[in-house]
Amino acid sequence: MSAVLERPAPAAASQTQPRIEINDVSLRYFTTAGETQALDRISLDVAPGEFVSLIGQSGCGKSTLLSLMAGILEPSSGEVRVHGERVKGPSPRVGYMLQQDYLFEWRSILDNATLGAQIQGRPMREARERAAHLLHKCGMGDFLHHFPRQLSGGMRQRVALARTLVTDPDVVLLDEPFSALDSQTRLAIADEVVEVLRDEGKSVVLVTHDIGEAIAMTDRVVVLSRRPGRIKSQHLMRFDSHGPGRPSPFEVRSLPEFNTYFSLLWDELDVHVEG
Ligand SMILES: Nc1ncnc2c1ncn2[C@@H]1O[C@H](COP(=O)(O)OP(=O)(O)OP(=O)(O)O)[C@@H](O)[C@H]1O
Repeated sequence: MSAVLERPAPAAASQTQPRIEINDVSLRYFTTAGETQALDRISLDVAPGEFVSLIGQSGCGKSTLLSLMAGILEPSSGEVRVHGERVKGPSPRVGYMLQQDYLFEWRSILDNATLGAQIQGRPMREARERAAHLLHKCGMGDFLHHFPRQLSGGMRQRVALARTLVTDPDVVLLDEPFSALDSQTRLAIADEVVEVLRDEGKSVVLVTHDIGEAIAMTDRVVVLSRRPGRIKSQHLMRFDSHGPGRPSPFEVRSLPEFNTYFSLLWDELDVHVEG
């Protein structure tokens, strides 16, 4: 069943250099109101092609950790490496997909999907070809010349995924990417997104408040403690009852292991409802 891991089993097992290495990272925010220690001595590796999720109570530092991987924040101590190189700022090797899709309403779907490539000064003809290919893969092939206002929330997130992938990052960071969607759309899109990301060979770090989403979508679930965020435990998701091959997120939800992992992670989160 669940394997509680000592660091860093998956990367060591794969015998390849991790895509992401987080070594003894702490982060403190300084504001006029004072100092907040958001993260305390986090060490975590993500292997090539591995999908990892971060869960923990609100304010435990999940988004802060993603921002460090994205190079938007610098650690107060410790270091973050992507492909062995120390992260010193945003890099084309790392793609970031957020809860809000931030599509530009005045650009067509195809032009939205090529935005990152345009900002990076890449050849636009190739970028448009890759964007069209990705939009087809994401089920948006019939909407290349539509505009964002003509799309549903789920369709907009598919476009956001294509835009994230157009520059071919090695690592994709997902910060609660489906939390604005209704529950049925969430289930459907999780399957599609995982399929596209696995097919593209990406390493993925997902931040979510949804335990079920973490179990269904990722290979390893990392539980952070309350602030300051520390790694409380890590759990490999294994679905032996499914037979060979990784079940899709939708299939995972009907397997017996799903409920076992859910109970385990719920206990780990130690959620208390005030009052
Ligand atoms: N720019 C900032 N300046 C000061 N403190 C901040 C800043 N950003 C986050 N924090 C604080 O750092 C801590 C971690 O925040 P973070 O957003 O990373 O947590 P989180 O786990 O992603 O929360 P949530 O689940 O609610 O999104 C919180 O206490 C938050 O108030």
